[in-house]
Amino acid sequence: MSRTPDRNNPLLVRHIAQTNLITCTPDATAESLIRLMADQQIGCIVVCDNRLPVGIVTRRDLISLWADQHENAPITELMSAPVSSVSEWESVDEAEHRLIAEGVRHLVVTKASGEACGILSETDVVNSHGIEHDLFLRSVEEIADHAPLTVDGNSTVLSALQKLKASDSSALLITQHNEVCGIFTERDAVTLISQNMQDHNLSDLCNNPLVTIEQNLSLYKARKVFHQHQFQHLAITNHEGKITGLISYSDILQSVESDCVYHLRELLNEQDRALEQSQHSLKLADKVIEASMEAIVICDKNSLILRVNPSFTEITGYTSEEVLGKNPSILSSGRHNERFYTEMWLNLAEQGFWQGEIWNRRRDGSVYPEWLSITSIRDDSGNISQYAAIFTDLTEIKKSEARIKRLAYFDELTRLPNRKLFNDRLQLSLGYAKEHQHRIAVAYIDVDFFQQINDLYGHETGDKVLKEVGRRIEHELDNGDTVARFGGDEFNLILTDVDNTPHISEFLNRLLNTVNQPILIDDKELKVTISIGVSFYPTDADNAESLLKCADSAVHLAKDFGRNSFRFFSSEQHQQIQSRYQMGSDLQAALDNGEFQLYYQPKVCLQTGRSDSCEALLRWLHPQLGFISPVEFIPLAEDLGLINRIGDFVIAEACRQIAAWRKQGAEINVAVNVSAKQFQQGDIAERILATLQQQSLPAHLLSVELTESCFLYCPEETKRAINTLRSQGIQVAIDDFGTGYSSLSYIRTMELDTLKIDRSFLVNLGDSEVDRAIVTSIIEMSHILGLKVVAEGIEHQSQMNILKQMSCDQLQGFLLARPMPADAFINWHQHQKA
Ligand SMILES: Nc1nc2c(ncn2[C@@H]2O[C@@H]3COP(=O)(O)O[C@H]4[C@@H](O)[C@H](n5cnc6c(=O)[nH]c(N)nc65)O[C@@H]4COP(=O)(O)O[C@H]3[C@H]2O)c(=O)[nH]1
Repeated sequence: MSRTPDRNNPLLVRHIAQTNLITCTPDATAESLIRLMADQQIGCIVVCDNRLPVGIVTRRDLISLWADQHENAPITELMSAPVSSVSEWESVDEAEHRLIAEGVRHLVVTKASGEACGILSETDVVNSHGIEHDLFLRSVEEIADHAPLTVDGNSTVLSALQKLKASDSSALLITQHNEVCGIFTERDAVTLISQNMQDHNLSDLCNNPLVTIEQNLSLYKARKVFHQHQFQHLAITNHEGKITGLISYSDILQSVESDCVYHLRELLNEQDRALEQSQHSLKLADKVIEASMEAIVICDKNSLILRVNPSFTEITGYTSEEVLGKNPSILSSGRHNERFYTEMWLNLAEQGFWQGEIWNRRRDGSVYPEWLSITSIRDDSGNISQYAAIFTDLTEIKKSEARIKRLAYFDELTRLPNRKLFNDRLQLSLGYAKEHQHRIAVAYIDVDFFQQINDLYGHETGDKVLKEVGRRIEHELDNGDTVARFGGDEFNLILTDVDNTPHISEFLNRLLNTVNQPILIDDKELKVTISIGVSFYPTDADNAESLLKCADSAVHLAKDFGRNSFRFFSSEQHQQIQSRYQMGSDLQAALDNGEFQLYYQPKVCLQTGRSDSCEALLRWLHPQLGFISPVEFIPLAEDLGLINRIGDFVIAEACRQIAAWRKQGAEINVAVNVSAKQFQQGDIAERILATLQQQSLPAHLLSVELTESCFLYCPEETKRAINTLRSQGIQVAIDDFGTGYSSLSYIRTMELDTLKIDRSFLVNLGDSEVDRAIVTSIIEMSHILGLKVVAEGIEHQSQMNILKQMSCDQLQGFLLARPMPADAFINWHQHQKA
């Protein structure tokens, strides 16, 4: 009977066991048993005491007895005991385990009462596996005994018995004159013993025909032959018909049996390993669940929570005690509609899996996003037995996503749109304006003197100023308009409602005024102004890039106009700006090309009428444009950051000239102009002194002129530089006095030598009493403070006369001499001497 695994209807021992059981009592004799075996043609007898099996005697046991001639030995000595038994109701699987575990080849089958009712051999079990397939695959040759024992036909039965016992074989080939003539099997032995024929010669008795089978036939075929002839043994022959071995029926079964047993053992070992593995896996899974950073929830088939892990508690705030036995819907945020959940359950039912983003609610009521994966777990019958859900809190990820998005489109400092978003919006606005024939404006806003704010108060304050300026601008905008920050102190606007120009001027004035209001930062009240340049679509340009360029040009106009103002782009002014740009790039090359030269303008002492000092004035002779005034290029050089290189040239050239004149015997004091930007450098005094030293000049031959703006933009550096220069004997003059940041306080706090009254106070000296009063006061005040006074820009004799009366110390102006090249100056100087 072959079997296929069926959990519900397992094959039982009683289905395959041999039930034609022959039993005997423990007091039976060996002789009676050998007769019984011979008569019944059976291989074993079960010894029962009071119907209960106590031992088992096999054909081989009895043959051994007669081989040793101990045939009178009691059965109890001979039998194998105790017997391994198995209930007839036990499954064949279980019996099979027992056969292997106990290492026996037979089990006595018992009834519930314990009474023996059959015998189950390994062969029966093997046969139950359905061995046909295996038999087909093997040939006789594979398992045959290729060196079978032989016994001479002239030997006695007894010696054959002894040979059988000694070799533990079940058959011997009988030979006569070295030719196989028959076979002697265990069954023959039992028959001959029962007939008491041990002393007879084999050749007389064993006339069994020897059935042969070809060695290359399959075992399946061999088994058929066995069944056909009811033999226990067959001789095998090669292709020439020569007998080459012996094969027994039990050999066939055993070959399959051993394979089966081997496979079964493997199976059992595998089961053990799998069990061990699964226990290990379970432990591991347990640890993983506990340690997982993701929240894990396991529910039964009714969706009631069976288990949660610590991460679940961490994310949701619910402890496991609070949720066990509850439905996960306690986490529901209410943000998803009925359909959402219906689809989720449908997916789980159909595909066994659902994954997606879901909003849930924590124990404290806060709602959070999570990434959830649910898997339905099915039992062996395919029914859903559990659900496992894993989720991660997406709150932080969402925050970072939002931040990344914000960074991509917004300025981090002011939170205003950045250049990218501005450009996107400008493209949109332009598209709309083109379609509906509207006008739009782009404005470019620059915070005036922002660098100074940074330098004076630090970057933190600078950042706060930018934030506040951005906030104020944004506050003034209409819906649909945009303010963006591109970086630094630049803001940009898109204004969409600009069909009416007075209206936009009004708006821009309002903007200037709003930004101009004091800004309070850390108890400091700052005043900030902005310059605005505006361009229009479609009049100035029809694309985003050109509109921005035009607005940028216009902001330069606003700055030139004096800042704190707005300017509309005009192509004429744009031209100017273009040429300014051109001049900027030419200025870069001017130094290298030697296009700069110093002119010298004398300063004359009013008392003596003599001059022993002058002012060095820079001249740029442009190769194409000719002479360019310092009034034009000095501010440009300051803007372009070139003033330090130019300033260094002036100082070096002035010192070189002083030294050259000195060599000619003329000791002339030369004053050089130093701009506020040069003072900002911080080491201007040291650089001047170093240059002086290079020419080995005494300090009294050099003077420095600076304007009032230095006190405004870099008072600390200016003060330090003045002190250093004066301590070394270099004189310091304040230039253009009265035009700029006219605070008398710096005159009080700064150590100065000379004050130069600006030309604008002197032009109308003859006509204006006010100017006369101012100049008189300046001179008197200066003298009181110990300062020498120089009046500059003197063109008329009348001016000179008045200034003489006022006791002004020195004069400078066209009346006396124009600025001139070094050669001309020294001529003039020597001439006045003569
Ligand atoms: N109308 C009139 N003007 C007179 C008269 N006498 C002298 N001037 C002019 O007045 C300016 C005096 O120079 P500043 O006040 O220092 O004003 C200077 C100075 O601030 C700046 N500058 C000139 N050279 C340098 C320099 O080497 N470095 C720096 N940083 N600035 C310089 O450029 C300004 C203009 O220089 P310049 O064009 O050379 O103009 C000079 C000079 O030519 C007069 O009687 N009438």
